Amino acid sequence: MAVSALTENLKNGGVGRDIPQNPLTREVSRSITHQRSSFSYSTSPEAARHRPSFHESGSPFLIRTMTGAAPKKLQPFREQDIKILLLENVNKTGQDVLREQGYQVEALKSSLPEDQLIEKIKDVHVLGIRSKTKLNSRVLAAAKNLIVVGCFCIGTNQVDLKYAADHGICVFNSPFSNSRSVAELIIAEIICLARQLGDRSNEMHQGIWNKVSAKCWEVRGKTLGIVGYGHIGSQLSVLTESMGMRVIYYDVVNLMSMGTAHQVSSLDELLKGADFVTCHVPELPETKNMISTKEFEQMKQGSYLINASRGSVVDIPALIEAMKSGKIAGAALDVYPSEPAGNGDYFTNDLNSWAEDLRRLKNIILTPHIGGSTEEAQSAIGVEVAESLVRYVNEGVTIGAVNMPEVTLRSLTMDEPDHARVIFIHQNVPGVLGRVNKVLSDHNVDKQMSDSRGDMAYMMADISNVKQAEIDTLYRDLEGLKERIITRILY
Ligand SMILES: NC(=O)c1ccc[n+]([C@@H]2O[C@H](COP(=O)([O-])OP(=O)(O)OC[C@H]3O[C@@H](n4cnc5c(N)ncnc54)[C@H](O)[C@@H]3O)[C@@H](O)[C@H]2O)c1
Ligand SMILES: O=C(O)[C@H](O)COP(=O)(O)O
Repeated sequence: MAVSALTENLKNGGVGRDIPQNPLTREVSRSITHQRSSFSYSTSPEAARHRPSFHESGSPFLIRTMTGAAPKKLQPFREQDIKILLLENVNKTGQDVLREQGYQVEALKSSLPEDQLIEKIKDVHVLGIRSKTKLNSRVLAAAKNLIVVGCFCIGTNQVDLKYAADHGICVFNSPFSNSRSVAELIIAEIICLARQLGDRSNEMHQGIWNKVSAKCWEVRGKTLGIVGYGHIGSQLSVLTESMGMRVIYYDVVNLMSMGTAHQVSSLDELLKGADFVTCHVPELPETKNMISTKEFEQMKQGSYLINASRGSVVDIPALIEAMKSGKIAGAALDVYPSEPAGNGDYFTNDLNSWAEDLRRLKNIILTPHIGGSTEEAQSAIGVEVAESLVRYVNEGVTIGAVNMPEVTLRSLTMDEPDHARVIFIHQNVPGVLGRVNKVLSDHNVDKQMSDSRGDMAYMMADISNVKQAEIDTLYRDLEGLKERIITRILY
């Protein structure tokens, strides 16, 4: 958008806050010929779920800067205006991908308490988190400029995905890059529990030689019951079969068995048949306390329980009772109902009334949510999620998004001058596309894709023969549509 047009727009109470008062920007804006780019999104007050206007939010209106030499790839705006906050020690690989784009990247080692988080994300455009940072509606509502969240992990239960989608905030994750790491941890735990390795090791650390074979077992020939046969569960199935275990699994979906594993039709059936039960389901209302007193009663005498999914899945006081009674011979927990923001003191009764009881149990392996914490997994996740963020910010591509329809068009090239990429995130109601296309009808729509998910929809169109001055009108007309959630024009 040209400076003059934007200023005019602002005077009219329009969408932008202010153009960066940067001589370079002004000079560049004047000198742009065919390689133009702008990034804009804003909101109107009509519908409650719309984002507040730029005016209120104080978001910068981002204008692409051309530095003379043609860029390698068409970039849609001034990259250095994009503010990114990364929490929870996102791997350097991910930070590097984002910094290479020229974005402003701030990376913190831990998560933040809610009020500090709200303060900190007021003006960020992109937020990167892992499993600890809770992005509820209160937090998201405070993030006026946020357009995208990257979960540098598998789970997305920490984000209010519906609220985010309804407010035009796209969410990405890494669906499987740490699955192998988790599966390998479970293998280690199965053997450690069967042989009581944790206890023997602790005893030796205390100077005690305690050579026993009673209730120590080989895993060969034993039955593993996998609850949730997704990326991790199915990987585990293959690995454990190769150790001579028999595998049964329970999943709400009918799934192809790996090897000779066998899907059972109910959780009860799995619990009754397994020597080891391991949970790999997402955090959902249906999986809350999925393993509690009744389920422990159904399990075999002297069986084992492993949970590296989410802390809400296993009822810990019920587990303590089942272990005290001897029904459950051992357990491994990697996840807990409440987990701390960073490293330090945690496992005391101050935070969890059952912590001391749990720590006193025999043959229980307690780990601090390290299932996905390997160099390989973190490095791969860093690149994967950061690249999704770059594609979304620069080109509006939602492939891999967990809360929006997947929409993409091939990238614009330098051979396509005077093009604009229009992104229109809107409420999914009848007639809206007709109105959008009426706005676009003065231009040649080279390509267009639209898809919906629930209440919201995402439209992407590349239009050609767009003069810079026309962008303003286009933007304003789209912003004027009452169904609009966010409009972005990348050109
Ligand atoms: N400890 C860690 O560090 C760590 C690392 C990665 C993932 N996780 C957790 O593990 C979970 C599983 O990971 P994944 O990659 O295998 O996920 P996934 O989505 O590939 O698989 C989950 C499976 O659970 C099934 N499922 C859902 N609800 C169910 C129910 N009520 N009963 C039975 N099955 C049900 C699904 O159909 C799916 O097949 C993640 O959601 C995440 O919370 C933890
Ligand atoms: O969801 C996940 O991928 C795991 O729970 C790992 O989370 P983390 O990245 O916070 O360790």
